[in-house]
Amino acid sequence: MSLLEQLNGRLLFAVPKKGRLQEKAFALLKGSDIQFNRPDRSDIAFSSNTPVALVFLPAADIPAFVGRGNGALGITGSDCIQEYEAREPPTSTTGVEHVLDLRFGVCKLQVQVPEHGEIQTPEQLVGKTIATSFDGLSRRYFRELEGKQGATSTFTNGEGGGANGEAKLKTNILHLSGSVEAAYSLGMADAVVDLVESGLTMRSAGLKPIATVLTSSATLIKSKHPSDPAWVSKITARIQGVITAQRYVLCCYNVERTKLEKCSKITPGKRAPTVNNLEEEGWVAVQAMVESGQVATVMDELSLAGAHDILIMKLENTRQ
Ligand SMILES: Nc1ncnc2c1ncn2[C@@H]1O[C@H](COP(=O)(O)OP(=O)(O)OP(=O)(O)O)[C@@H](O)[C@H]1O
Ligand SMILES: O=P(O)(O)OC[C@H]1O[C@H](OP(=O)(O)OP(=O)(O)O)[C@H](O)[C@@H]1O
Repeated sequence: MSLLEQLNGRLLFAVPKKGRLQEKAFALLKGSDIQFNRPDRSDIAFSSNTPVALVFLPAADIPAFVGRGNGALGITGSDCIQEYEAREPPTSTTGVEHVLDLRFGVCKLQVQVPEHGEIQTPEQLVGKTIATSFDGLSRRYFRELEGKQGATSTFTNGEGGGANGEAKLKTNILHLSGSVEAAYSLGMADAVVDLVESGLTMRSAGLKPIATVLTSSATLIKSKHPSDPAWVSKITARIQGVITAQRYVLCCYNVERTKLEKCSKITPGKRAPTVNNLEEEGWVAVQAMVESGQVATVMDELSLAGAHDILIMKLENTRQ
């Protein structure tokens, strides 16, 4: 059977083939029980227990794959989605729908300039050379800046411009597919627009941020007309369940009923705390979901409010 025949009837789900988002995206697939075996170096894997075919693509190519309707679902960074939308504005049939913020791969797209140079504001970069992999977003950013400055339409960057009567860009956007910070060190650009998380790469290239174009995180997207909407909903619910399980823990404790109101305010839960009578007269057992990052504070406050036997339990999975 040809590959095309094998793909027939399968929901295509694009996931990062490498890079920063891959490990956590694969963990979500595992948590959602989408089982697959990826043949060596293959960019397509068939799920053995769902009607899904996984397509392994660079994160930057996933929005276009889903947005043009080739795939039904995708996991990629919201930076990649916005870059795609800047290059190919959505229409009634193309473009992607944001389904879930997956809360990993958080970073910022920032305008970076030499740490000890004269440039202190993005306005000072108009007319200069900017190295980036995000040319759509950088072009839009500098077009808006130039628009605010009332920049004249001197054409310096060799690209076609002036579509829809827009002024041609004065700022020169230099596209590089990676290692963008090195472009400044090598004298190719006056500044860069690139991703920053810890800031280590930026600082080791002698750069500092002067503006943030956007904040990004990994996102589940779907096409406007997915092949199998029922399975899209099912997979979305499964992934949402895994994300919620990662975000919350279950907090259980015993407390005298007279102190329940105070404790319930500390642990209101997602909907409401579960309260059961204990065999001991006047005491109740309480269960509530608590954000993982709040656990220490919540336990301190519960102890002060008179709760006893406080337990924190990890969640394996959840469903709304
Ligand atoms: N330092 C970072 N911290 C957190 N998330 C990041 C970081 N760098 C990139 N990302 C996220 O991961 C996505 C993919 O970036 P990554 O550098 O892993 O790309 P890649 O697909 O391996 O391509 P490349 O070959 O250009 O590096 C980015 O679009 C962004 O959403
Ligand atoms: O602020 P930091 O924690 O240092 O992370 C930022 C770096 O991470 C990304 O690159 P990556 O290392 O994925 O490689 P790339 O430059 O080849 O894309 C990004 O392009 C920055 O260079």
